[in-house]
Amino acid sequence: MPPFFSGPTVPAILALADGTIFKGFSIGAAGHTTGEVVFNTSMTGYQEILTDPSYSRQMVTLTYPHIGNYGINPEDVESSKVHAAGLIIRDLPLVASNFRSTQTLSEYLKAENIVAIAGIDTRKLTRILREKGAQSGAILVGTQGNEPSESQALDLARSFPGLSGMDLAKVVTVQSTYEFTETEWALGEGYGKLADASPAAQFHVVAYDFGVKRNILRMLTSRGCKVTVVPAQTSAADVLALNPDGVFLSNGPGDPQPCDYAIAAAKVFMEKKIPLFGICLGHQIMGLASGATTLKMKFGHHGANHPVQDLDSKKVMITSQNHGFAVDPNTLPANCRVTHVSLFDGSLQGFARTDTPAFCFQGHPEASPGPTDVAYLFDRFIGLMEATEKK
Ligand SMILES: NC(=O)CC[C@H](N)C(=O)O
Repeated sequence: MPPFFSGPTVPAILALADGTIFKGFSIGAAGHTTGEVVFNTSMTGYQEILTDPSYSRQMVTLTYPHIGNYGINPEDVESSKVHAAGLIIRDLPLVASNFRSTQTLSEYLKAENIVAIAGIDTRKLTRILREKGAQSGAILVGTQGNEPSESQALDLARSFPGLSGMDLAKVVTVQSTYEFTETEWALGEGYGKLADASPAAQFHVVAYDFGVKRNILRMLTSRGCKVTVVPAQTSAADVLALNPDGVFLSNGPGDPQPCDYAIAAAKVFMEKKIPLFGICLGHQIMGLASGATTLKMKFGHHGANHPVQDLDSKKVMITSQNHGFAVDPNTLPANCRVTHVSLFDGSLQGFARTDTPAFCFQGHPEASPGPTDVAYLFDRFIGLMEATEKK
């Protein structure tokens, strides 16, 4: 019996494309799932991670061993559903202890139809992913008393083609344009700010939804922006017709390279010198629109403890990260100035255009989950809109 779990368990298997098999037990839906297996080093924030649309087609293992200990609540989601393709953990604690908890993690995973496995050696799994790189995998759930087939699990793992070349932004995006109205303090007392503290809107921001996280939109509305969210494939002309003060390019899943519609739109905004801010996939799209290339990283950055240096202030910040692709800094043209680098591996974390009011960040300044050290980038975007005269 795995530790910290009592009662009958249903056996499950995690298979990696390299042939490794892990045996554990199911804590979610029945059936099977496939995807790219990645590890995340955040110690809290499993709800935000599961509902981050950027995890679409990825199965996440968390290096922190106890996952589920504070349960699930309706406030901490980053989108309307679980996007991760599966969850892989060490221990599911018996008690979900938090005054906000309304459901256990296991109940939630079942309700969301997410296949998940517990009771496996996540430390060993992480070492494999770190040494060999992120790879395709599958979770196959058996039935009570019946182990699932290892060869079937392996076949499923090898059937996932990997994320390179996959355009998932247009899959997870919103279907139609809407105005986002929640603020950071909309959740009310107990969250540090008063519910009526929302400032009157001063700027109109059109936000591309490539799989946007809610806290990004909250951080914009909380800084006095009216935020219109548009589907991923909205043309630059349609966005300009909304008369924005600034345009925001969101995070999102998959490979940025096939997102030709978004790259084309970003080029237009930069040509027209519209204030532009990109986060994560949005940063990669700005890189491609500027003429740089992107590459697939070995195991990516997924965690809430990544040191990044701001090259202007020389400050080192602890940041939240979730990406498996990156802009190759060697391909950045002369009109792009590097502003941030990762102190883990020296990879590019941010750049600004020198010829148009546009800048971007590879990590997650909205910090959901994670530290708020990089929140000043939202203020920088407001500053760009203030400084740019609307035509
Ligand atoms: N969080 C994101 O926006 C991720 C961007 C991209 N899908 C990547 O993996 O690099």
